[in-house]
Amino acid sequence: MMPEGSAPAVSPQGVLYAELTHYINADGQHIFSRYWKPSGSPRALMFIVHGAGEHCCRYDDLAQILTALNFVVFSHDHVGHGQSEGERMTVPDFHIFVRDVIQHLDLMKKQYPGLPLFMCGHSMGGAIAILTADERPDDFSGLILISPLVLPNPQSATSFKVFAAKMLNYVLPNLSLGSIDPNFVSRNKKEVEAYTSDPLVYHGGMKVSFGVQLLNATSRVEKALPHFKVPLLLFHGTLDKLCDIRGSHVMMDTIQSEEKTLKVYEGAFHALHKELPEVTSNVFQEIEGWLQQRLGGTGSSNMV
Ligand SMILES: O=C1N[C@]2(CO1)C[C@H](C(=O)N1CCC(COc3ccc(F)cc3Cl)CC1)C2
Repeated sequence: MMPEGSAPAVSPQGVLYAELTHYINADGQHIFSRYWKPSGSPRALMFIVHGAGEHCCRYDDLAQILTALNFVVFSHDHVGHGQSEGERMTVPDFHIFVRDVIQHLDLMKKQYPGLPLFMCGHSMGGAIAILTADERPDDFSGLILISPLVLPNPQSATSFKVFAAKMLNYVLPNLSLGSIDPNFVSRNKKEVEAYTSDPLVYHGGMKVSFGVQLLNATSRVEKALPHFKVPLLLFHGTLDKLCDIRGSHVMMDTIQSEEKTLKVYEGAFHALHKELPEVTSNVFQEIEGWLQQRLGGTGSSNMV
């Protein structure tokens, strides 16, 4: 029975959390979580970090590729996103996203002790993944980033707009900066349609307060890069209008990782895992090959 006076917890879509896989974060919020299990015996763990306004169920295709490699794949909807609690696309401090990821990683490491742990982050999820790896530098066997948020888009974050956003944050934090243009997400019209019609995607405007948290994230990422040393596989499209490709070049030039690869896709837009078929199939192939190399290797760099 529920304790006196408290209604059962339901998701923003009205589903009882008792019927959803979830965990409770440090603020007592229900975080919707997803698990994709391999048929064979698990070889490694992969945590997928979704981006701003979207949700973890958009990563089913990628998760299937990974379970075929005998990865246990897991993810969750960040607070204020998808089927998790919290005001839509709102966060008091960007670090809350990182804190919740670390809590989930610790839960899974207890369930699968000793398995190598990887993370794959897209866009804002890339910034969360970089900051998580910065906090737990020895926990990861590798990091995969698909058009990560490292530098803000130069148009949306000119020094005047950054200054204006920080000032506005004090007086009108809920003012809308406008919503993400679905046509910038991908050149693949089917994927744009899927994004636009997905009820779990937030299509409202981005609040000034959330934009300021994203700016906080990019400056924290910039400070973390010089001591980032996890093996890295990085992807970016040359026509990405949501996260500047320069950020991936800055990352490649700044990090200490011995193993680092950047794959650039000419003419591609932002969500490379949901781009034109030839792009997305190549991205998935590269991910498979890179992970096999990481796992198959005896760990010595001078493989013969
Ligand atoms: O498949 C996908 N990909 C998605 C959606 O669906 C794209 C979205 C995602 O995470 N970003 C795209 C937008 C970008 C805006 O950035 C800012 C805006 C105002 C500001 F003041 C400072 C910044 Cl940095 C952040 C990163 C996830």
